[in-house]
Amino acid sequence: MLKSCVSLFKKQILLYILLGFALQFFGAYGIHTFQRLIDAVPLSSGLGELGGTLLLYGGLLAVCAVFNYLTEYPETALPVGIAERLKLLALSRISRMDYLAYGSLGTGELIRTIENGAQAGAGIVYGFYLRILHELLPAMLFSLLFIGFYSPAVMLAVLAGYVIVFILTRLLLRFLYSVKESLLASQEKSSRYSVRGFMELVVFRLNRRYRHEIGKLTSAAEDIVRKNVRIRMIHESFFALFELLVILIKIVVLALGIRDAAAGGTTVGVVLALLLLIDKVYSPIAILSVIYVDYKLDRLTYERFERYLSAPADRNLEQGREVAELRGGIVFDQVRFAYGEGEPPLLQDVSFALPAGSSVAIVGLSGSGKSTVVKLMLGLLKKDSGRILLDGTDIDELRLDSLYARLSYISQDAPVFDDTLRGNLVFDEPADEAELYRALDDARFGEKARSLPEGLDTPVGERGAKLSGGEKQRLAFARVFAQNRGMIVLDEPVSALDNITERIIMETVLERFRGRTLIIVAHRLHAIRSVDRILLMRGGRLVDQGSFDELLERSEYFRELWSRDGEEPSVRFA
Ligand SMILES: Nc1ncnc2c1ncn2[C@@H]1O[C@H](COP(=O)(O)OP(=O)(O)OP(=O)(O)O)[C@@H](O)[C@H]1O
Repeated sequence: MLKSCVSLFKKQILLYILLGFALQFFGAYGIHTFQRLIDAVPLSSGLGELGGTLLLYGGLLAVCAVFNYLTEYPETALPVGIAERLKLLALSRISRMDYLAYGSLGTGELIRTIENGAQAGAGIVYGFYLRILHELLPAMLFSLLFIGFYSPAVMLAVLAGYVIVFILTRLLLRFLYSVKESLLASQEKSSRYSVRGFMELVVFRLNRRYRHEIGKLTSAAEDIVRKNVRIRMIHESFFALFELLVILIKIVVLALGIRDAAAGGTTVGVVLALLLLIDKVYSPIAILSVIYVDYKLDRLTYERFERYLSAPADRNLEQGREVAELRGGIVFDQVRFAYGEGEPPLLQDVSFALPAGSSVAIVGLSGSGKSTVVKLMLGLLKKDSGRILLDGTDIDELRLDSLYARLSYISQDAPVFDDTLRGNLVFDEPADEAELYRALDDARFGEKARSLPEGLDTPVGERGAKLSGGEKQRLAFARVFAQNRGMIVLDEPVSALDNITERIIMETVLERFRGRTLIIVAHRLHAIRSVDRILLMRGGRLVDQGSFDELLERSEYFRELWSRDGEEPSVRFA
């Protein structure tokens, strides 16, 4: 994923590296020119003679300033671009992910993992590899070359210094790394406590848990402060040691330089240039030690992100036979399904054949497998054995994406999403306003929509948080009416509606979609009295099927459901 992301930024990356090499070369060459200028002063007759060198020096400084400015472009575009692109890739993976695998991800954790992972991915590419190629490598290379030009002996001494720094860094990093890892764990713990406290006010307030939660968060916070301080002190001790080493080298170079200059073996300019180049040659090593720690931690975070998104893709979402027309004939033939490998099957030998254009209700107690049947029918879940045919074709051979263009589905949970009313009806598609209001009227939501100051452009909040449970369902119904497709699948769409609204909407649905395939999962039986066929589920098996009257006559279990429903029509049966 990181590689494919990087390949999108080839040009900026190349520009960034070239600018880095140019900057470091001109910088080192600038020091060399400065040395020539200083050493020429005692021998020259005045500014006129040195004018050319001075101009060259000024030019080099100016070029560095311009290149520094140009570097701002890749320096901003790359980290932001890579992180944003990784988030996009994450969404595109999720859009193709197997439904069951997606269900086990957990939203809060997923969002945090994607956000952290995208930042970590950018950190790995930009903060580590590119920083080395743009800054550290050319700085070391050109500084060493120019030092070698002045004094091969000093160059060898600097190289020996590198070895010492490298060994020191590795020792310190090992220690630092373990502290950072435990800091990360403490941060994750603290974030879990605070996020659940922020989000679940009612649960924690009414169970009087806040004081306890704050107590746990306090000790986590103290731990984080302690570990941060420790890391800082260890890190700084490395820099202090490092600074001592550089000071030592500089003093030795200065001492030897003074001795040689006194004997006429070298010049003040050369000694000055060497001191400046030594600073330049060692700072990349110091920086490397810092970014190496970050790199290691970023890798840890990024691997988590990759693991999360490596869940399998839905195998026939985008490949298979195109559904050009959907009449809606459905056959389940000996279908078996289990939610997990090695788990006992939830659905066992479920068989039924629904003619195209029929209205069908699936009923049964909570947990009997109704939604599972619907999700298998939609290709969201994949059967373990048996056959599922849609208009005579095995669902595994269909390109599901083309199937979804021809049906409407209201899911049991969160039937609306974070957008405006209009967005929830037609997403981004252009639509006639009058038609949208007609759909809202059919769903008994038109009056409410008209009363809102922003009308169709009113945001509904996350998962429709600004709407009541029943309003969410009515809005979802309005989407189904607005889409007006050939097959309609409604998974318990009326659970939050009052009896009168439920009856009116269900009558409209049955009337409006007469002749099209209509599948309704229902708890309240009086809502589906007039459907063509009812499938009766019990414990993952289809125990009977027939019209309402037929089932009432021959099925004791159905009569039991009906009597409870009839006794208390306003109470959800399950
Ligand atoms: N993603 C899942 N992973 C594991 N088990 C699941 C999953 N989804 C559902 N189940 C289990 O499968 C069983 C049937 O669930 P299903 O949603 O099909 O029932 P249902 O008849 O629609 O119930 P309800 O009327 O309460 O919506 C339940 O026992 C449920 O715990």
